[in-house]
Amino acid sequence: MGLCYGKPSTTPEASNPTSTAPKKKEEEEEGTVEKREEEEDNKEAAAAAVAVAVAVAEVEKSTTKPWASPFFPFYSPSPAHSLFSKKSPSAASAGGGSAAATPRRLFKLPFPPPSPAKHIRAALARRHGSVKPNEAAIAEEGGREGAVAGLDKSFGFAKGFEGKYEVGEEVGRGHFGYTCSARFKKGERKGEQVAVKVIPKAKMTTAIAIEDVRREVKILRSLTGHSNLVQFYDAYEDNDNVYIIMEFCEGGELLDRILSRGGKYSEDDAKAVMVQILNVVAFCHLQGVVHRDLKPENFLFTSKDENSQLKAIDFGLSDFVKPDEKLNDIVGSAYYVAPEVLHRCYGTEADVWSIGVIAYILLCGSRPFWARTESGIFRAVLKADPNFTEPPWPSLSIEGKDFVKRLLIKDPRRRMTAAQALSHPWIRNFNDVKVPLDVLIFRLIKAYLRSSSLRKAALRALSKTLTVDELFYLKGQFALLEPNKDGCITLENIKMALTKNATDAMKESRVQELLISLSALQYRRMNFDEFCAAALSVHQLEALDRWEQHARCAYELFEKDGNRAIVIDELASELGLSPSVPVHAVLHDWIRHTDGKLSFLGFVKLLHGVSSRSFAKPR
Ligand SMILES: Nc1ncnc2c1ncn2[C@@H]1O[C@H](COP(=O)(O)OP(=O)(O)OP(=O)(O)O)[C@@H](O)[C@H]1O
Ligand SMILES: [Ca+2]
Ligand SMILES: [Ca+2]
Ligand SMILES: [Ca+2]
Repeated sequence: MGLCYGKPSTTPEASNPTSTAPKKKEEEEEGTVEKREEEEDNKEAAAAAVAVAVAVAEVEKSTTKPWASPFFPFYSPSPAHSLFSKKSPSAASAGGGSAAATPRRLFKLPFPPPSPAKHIRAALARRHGSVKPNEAAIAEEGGREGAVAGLDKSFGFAKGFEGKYEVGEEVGRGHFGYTCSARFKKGERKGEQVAVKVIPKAKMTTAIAIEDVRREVKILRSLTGHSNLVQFYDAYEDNDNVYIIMEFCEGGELLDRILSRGGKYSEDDAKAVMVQILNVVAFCHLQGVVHRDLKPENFLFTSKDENSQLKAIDFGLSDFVKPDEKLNDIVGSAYYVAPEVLHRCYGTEADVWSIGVIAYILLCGSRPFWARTESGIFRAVLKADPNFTEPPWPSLSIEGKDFVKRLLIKDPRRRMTAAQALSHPWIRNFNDVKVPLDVLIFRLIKAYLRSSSLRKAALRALSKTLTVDELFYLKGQFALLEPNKDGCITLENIKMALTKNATDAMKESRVQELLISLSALQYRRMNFDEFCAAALSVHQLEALDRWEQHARCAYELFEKDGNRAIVIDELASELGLSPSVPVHAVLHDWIRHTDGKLSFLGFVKLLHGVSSRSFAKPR
């Protein structure tokens, strides 16, 4: 448990859920994965990027062997998308009615494996003490329709929708419902146009589907005030439907604009789109919300105008996620789904991958990962490197290519965050890009504060090798924390910065939690130099071509200024080696025989610290 990232990304097969899938047919597709098929580039195909529904629930590996887990075909269309939720018990109790309280997730399997329900219930009982009867029934029956009778479809939303709004024509349709234009019938806003997403209750056939609607509204309601996010107004319900009232976006879907342009954008036009997408996604991530369904259909323009503002919509698959938490249900749309989602261990980075897919499509008009079947697409996502050699790529800027490549890095720890992407040289000087606060820095500072003095010295040395480009981002983040006159930040500055940026989504719990995790800062201050050491990501630097140079250079600095004879126990605890491991044998390579100090290899290991071994918290 908890070693989601323990497997090197070079051997995805090891944990690849598709690896046991029937392969015969796909073998022939191997070659076609690389080929772009323009004929497929139409809306139909895009719509076929159906919600991922892989009905495999994993129980704690230590207690139950995961049963054979072939990738079942996607439901198409279907609201069923998620799995048995593996949130931690503490999250469940702290979160109250939030996503943490999502019912146990397991659904209809097209080919049910030998009933896993027993194991799941046993695991749940162990984790939560007991399982509510109707939830257990869902698990046991695999979502049999009979369970519908017991579902509570009241949401506590306002009544009287029809008295308040005059419904106009349908403007869009999805798997779960349809969207209409509407107008206020009376009152101050009489005549004003809004959009109404109508979700029929008849379509909510599982507890999960109901919970998803609840969460969609909850997230929309709490995430207010960003200019690239559709403005939520209200939610209503009656016996038949749920109605989500929001700002009306007249300009249509981003997908339609891409298609009407024949798929290709100039770099500047692509930047204009990317800045808006990254801005709203960075905002969501700071608030602790992961969208999980980013694709060109889910961005709307406010007007038909060429330069119209873009708005993110459809939080139907979104969820709350804390900085160190990992989600495990496989949701999203095939073309846009991140590799770590397929590995069922992911966080906000998964959204950034989807943005990388959108960026790739904008710049070259083709999909980076393509195959005829869903499992073929997954194989490509997990293994194939997108093509950057065919036209138009050779004629695009080096920065543009680097930008897309760094969004499509398979290892989520190495991938840029949304805020970092806004600091990337390709985009950072475009118009008036403002880089928002990045939730990643808090995660990194937390790990830094918990490190030994030896590791801190190693990070300090590494931070001295950062280039102007890398410092650009850190300077921006430091400035956002509004250092005091002495050039230092304290816990108070962080608190202020978070409070300033917080919506209800974050207010619910996260600010407090973040601050508690940084409490080691309480009696001290941090200047910019130390901030750089604390907030740099070793994993991300490792993804750079010049990493070796960075590391060598840092080691030399460390030699002069921090290397000392190693106390084995200190190192062992820093690296999270269990007492049963014969420490001396393991550390042999990391220590120089001549003087007992850290070797280069040991230095690099130390830079990673425990974080590389237990990045995700065991739950
Ligand atoms: N605020 C809005 N203004 C105008 N049109 C909208 C608005 N919200 C949604 N639409 C239209 O309705 C379509 C469906 O909305 P949405 O994606 O929220 O529904 P869904 O049922 O969750 O769809 P999906 O099948 O993608 O999950 C959108 O693609 C868009 O065309
Ligand atoms: Ca749609
Ligand atoms: Ca949608
Ligand atoms: Ca949706």
